Amino acid sequence: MVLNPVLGKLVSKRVVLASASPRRQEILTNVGLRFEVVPSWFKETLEKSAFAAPYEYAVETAKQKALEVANRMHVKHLRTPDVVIGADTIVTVDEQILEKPVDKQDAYRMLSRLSGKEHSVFTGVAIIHCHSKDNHLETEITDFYEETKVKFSDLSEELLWEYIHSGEPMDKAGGYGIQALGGMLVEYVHGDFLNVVGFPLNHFCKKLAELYYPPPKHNVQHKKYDSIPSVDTFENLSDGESESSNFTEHKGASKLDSSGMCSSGAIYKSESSSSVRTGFIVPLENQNGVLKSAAKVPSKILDLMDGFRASKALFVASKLKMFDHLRAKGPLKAVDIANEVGTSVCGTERLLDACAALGLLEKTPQGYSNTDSANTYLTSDGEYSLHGYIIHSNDHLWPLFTNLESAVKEGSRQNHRAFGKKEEDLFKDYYQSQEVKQRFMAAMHSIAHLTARDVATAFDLSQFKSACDLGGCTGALAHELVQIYPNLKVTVFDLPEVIANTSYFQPSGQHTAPVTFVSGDFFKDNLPEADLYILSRVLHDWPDEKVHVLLSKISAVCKPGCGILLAEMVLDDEKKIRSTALLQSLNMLVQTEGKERSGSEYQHLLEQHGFTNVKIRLTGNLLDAILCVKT
Ligand SMILES: O=c1[nH]cc([C@@H]2O[C@H](COP(=O)(O)OP(=O)(O)OP(=O)(O)O)[C@@H](O)[C@H]2O)c(=O)[nH]1
Repeated sequence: MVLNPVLGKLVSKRVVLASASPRRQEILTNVGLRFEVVPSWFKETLEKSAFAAPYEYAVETAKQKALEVANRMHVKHLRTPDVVIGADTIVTVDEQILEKPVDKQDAYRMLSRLSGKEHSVFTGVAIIHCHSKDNHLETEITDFYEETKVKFSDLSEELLWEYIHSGEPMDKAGGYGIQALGGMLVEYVHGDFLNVVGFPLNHFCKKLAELYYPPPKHNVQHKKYDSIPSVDTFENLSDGESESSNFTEHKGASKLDSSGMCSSGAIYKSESSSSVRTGFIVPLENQNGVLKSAAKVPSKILDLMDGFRASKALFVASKLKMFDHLRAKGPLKAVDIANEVGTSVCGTERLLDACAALGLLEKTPQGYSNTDSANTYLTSDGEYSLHGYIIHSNDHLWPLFTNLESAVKEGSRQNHRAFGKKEEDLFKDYYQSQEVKQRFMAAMHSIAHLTARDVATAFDLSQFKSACDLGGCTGALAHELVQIYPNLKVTVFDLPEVIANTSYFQPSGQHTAPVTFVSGDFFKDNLPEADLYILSRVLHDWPDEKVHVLLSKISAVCKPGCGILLAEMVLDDEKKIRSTALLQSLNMLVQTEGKERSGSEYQHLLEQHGFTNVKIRLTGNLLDAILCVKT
């Protein structure tokens, strides 16, 4: 059984796991799935007696968890995911459904019920495929459940309480974790072990196989998949916005003739056109209609090898403002765009084809046109334009990243190698010239604007009457905050050279209270008074010593009840899951003395300055939010 081709179907999709369960995250990460985690806010309160069988309850709960996230992301983030996965695990014994214990007594009741008996563990799973059509969310729901039978030994009172006091039962269905200490209570397991842990991986892969590899109609041999197919047919598969798929050349020496027939006799079809990787050729069927097995393809590694090519294609198309031209005049042929932007026709055609294959453009006989995402994110004045950050990535981060090897060897920033001079002060690099400063501000504005709503609504901030956004740059977050909390007055505090250049970025025609801009250096000058201090993408710029300086300064002016709101990419505590944030930490290595930190690292830093009740929200967007209060 080869798992990769099935999970490979999800490679080019935005996959969201609608679950806070670290076990589910680990199970899916371990098999190489790349996904965002957006915990569901759906409360597990469905009326159990309304369901004929316990598994129906688990499936419905899983479905509601996933739907809540799909809807929230669609409405709140304007970032409709492609696939949302939800799951719910329950234990049933003596016709009773057990979920997570609410306290130790509850855990005791559950575990003493399970003692010496066989029980069932059901996990319901929902896989929701999402599409945004005319701004409405359309969903296709696939659900299933898996049952595993588990028998416990007889448990003595002493053992029970020792186990409960370990703390392990509290966040686990039925009050035990089979993967850890709870494994010692188990006499046997019949069925999928991972199902008990919280996610039936095998059944999940089979479901994906059913969805993505519908059996060939004319071949009874393949009507039903009892195992996950080891070849990749890509039939009936849509991998994003563009659905066309092309015949192409085999990677090896064999060439296709005009019928798409390879010289070896097998028919080859390329991966769907919008997938990130190109040239992945897979056999369909030989003349007898029997699937021929493909050579194993390390698709994840190939994707990573090609990643820089895809990034650079995006950067160049953005830099040449091709998305702007296409929005204004598309569909356009390559020759027309080449004329507009002053580039070669052959080079432009290849770039546009690559962008279309990457799902950024649509290619039709009329020419190339923008996808909805390109209009929203890639045009220079799109509603959530990332153009500023893309140009910053091309002009500033790319040269720095070419020196990653030196950064890793030396453990320090590489600005001197990339740009030929060494500035002691990080921001002097950015503010050395008007052009670089504006590019940097546009980049920061892109991310701040894209994430502002999620950061502003991650917590209820209505108890705060005044806020000061330290290093708040163009005020994108400040403007969002005053819209959401009309009673809040927000001051943006940033370096004089930044404040002098903010006017270009101000929203027009807003009827909300204005945002005030004050210039100063938060390390050197007095901080404006406020109930809430905001540090968005600030602490990650600095090493711990500087973070302490800043936090102690804030703590000194904070009265009890005042708070700090951090917006950062939060790493998981083990630093092994959140690849975007971990790559961002490398990004900090090549250009700053700072780093990304985990939730517990932030908590520790904040608590040392008297900020407690530290709450962390993973928003599902690029920045997460942390709120704490001075006690
Ligand atoms: O042996 C084990 N059994 C169960 C678990 C963990 O228990 C929970 C089950 O709870 P639920 O399905 O409601 O999921 P949550 O953790 O609340 O996360 P959601 O955000 O998805 O609701 C689950 O975490 C299992 O992993 C275990 O660890 N071992």
